[in-house]
Amino acid sequence: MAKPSAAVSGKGPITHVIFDMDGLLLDTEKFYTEVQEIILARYNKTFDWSLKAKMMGKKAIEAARVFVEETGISDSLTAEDFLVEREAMLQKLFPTSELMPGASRLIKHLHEKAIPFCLATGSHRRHFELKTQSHRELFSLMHHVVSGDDPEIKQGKPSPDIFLAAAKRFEGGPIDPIKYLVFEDAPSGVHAAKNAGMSVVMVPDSRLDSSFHDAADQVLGSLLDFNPSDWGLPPFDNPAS
Ligand SMILES: O=P(O)(O)OC[C@H](O)CO
Ligand SMILES: [Mg+2]
Repeated sequence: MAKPSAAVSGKGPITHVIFDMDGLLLDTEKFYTEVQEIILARYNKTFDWSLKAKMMGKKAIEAARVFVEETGISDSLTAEDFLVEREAMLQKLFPTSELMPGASRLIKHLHEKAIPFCLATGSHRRHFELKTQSHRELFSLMHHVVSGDDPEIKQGKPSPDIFLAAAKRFEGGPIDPIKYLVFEDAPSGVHAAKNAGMSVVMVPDSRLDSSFHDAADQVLGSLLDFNPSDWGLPPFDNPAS
């Protein structure tokens, strides 16, 4: 599944890394899917991956509008009421969030090699806190965290707002977006990174249609497959186990 690396196709070396969270570092997209399936079942409708692809990575209200409009239930359930309804269910699930394979290894590696990195999630700050409550030590290694409710983020992914804000908050970070490497799982996030002028490694769910891979510079089956040398980053000291 791996596409030839962008480093091979002539991109400059990377100095800073920006991570997405849901579906990339944390296995949390399944919670959204589960809750949305439950809500749609009430309307005798099923949730599928073409709708998932349009929602994932977006700010909550933007994803909610897509949900009620695309499923044709907006006359019965507003986007705002959908968010209220799913909130109670999500709040129970988020504290059980688990890391995606290779997430811990990559974060610790970048930290050890003194490569600056941060988090840019469309998720609300209070959800970030719930999702990461069992992974505090690892997420504390982020230089900073930008969440979807940050006042500087006027529009969610695929707008570049969140990645441009994330880049700006590295003190002394490069102005040139080509120095930043973004890790994303969602089509909207890949487009946001490209709209910011950055390079992007996509680690998509295998159920996502492969046509969504085309916009990424590199596509991996798992973070365990990432080769830092492809991007001019220091190599792992040990192979993935
Ligand atoms: O993938 P993230 O971390 O930008 O989060 C976005 C939403 O919360 C879930 O799709
Ligand atoms: Mg994501």
